[in-house]
Amino acid sequence: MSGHETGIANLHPLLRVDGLGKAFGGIQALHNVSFEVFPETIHAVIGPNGAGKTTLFNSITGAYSPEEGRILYGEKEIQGRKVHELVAAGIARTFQNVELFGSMTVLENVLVGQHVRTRCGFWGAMCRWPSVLREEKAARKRAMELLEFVGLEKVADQRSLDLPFGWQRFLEIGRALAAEPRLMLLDEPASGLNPVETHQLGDLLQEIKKRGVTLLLVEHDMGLTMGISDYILVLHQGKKLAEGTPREIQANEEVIKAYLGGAE
Ligand SMILES: Nc1ncnc2c1ncn2[C@@H]1O[C@H](COP(=O)(O)OP(=O)(O)OP(=O)(O)O)[C@@H](O)[C@H]1O
Repeated sequence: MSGHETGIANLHPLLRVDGLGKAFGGIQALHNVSFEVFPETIHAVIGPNGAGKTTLFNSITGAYSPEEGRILYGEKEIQGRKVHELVAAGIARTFQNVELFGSMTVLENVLVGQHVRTRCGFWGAMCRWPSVLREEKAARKRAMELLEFVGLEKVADQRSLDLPFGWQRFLEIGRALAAEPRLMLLDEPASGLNPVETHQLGDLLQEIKKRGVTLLLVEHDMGLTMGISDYILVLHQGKKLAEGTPREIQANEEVIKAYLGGAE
């Protein structure tokens, strides 16, 4: 039963970042950053260039090991865990520069994304056991449903590299969803999208939230961020500058000053 069904959705954070610190040589990219992300919400991280957003994402998704602080996913500490462990635990991500298996078809990309949730092992796949064939059929059906959800079912058999950029981004989201995540991190999902695609992206992210997935996104497009986020964390020079609802953030003097004085 999901937290939403039990009515406790907003009592326990799904993700808790506590006193996080990460340095690169002499540069303190993150300093004592703490915040919580509640289930079935859209939580955005914003801040001027160099604020530490990517470093934060890379720390949560296992690419970096932070030197200080803790990251709790549910009750479990996950800082320093391997990427594949985090994916298996239900944390998926997309990248600023779309990262697909370019020579594979659209459908195959989603099937690869599902792999973490399928049971058949190497020998089962080699021997084509009936149970494996049934599982494969079910996996293709689920993958096609996901493609329909992200609007790409008509191009399922095309090579993913041949898709226009915006479609590749939607495919990357579909592939991340195939791993059945509870928490999905999106690094600048609107970058490179035209205004129509950005609007479609906003709708899609809200639909994903309705499916019970919690979203954490880094985004520079303020129209999109303010339009869909439940809560926003503002980083500035590696520190938490503010957090609150879009309305609170838009009215926050410190935030306005950081952006006007910053690089954006
Ligand atoms: N691998 C690295 N090696 C050295 N310094 C790094 C590294 N990654 C980030 N930094 C530094 O850490 C600071 C935070 O960078 P980060 O990329 O996290 O910021 P950001 O908010 O994502 O910026 P942007 O909006 O430009 O992507 C910057 O001063 C950056 O130069």
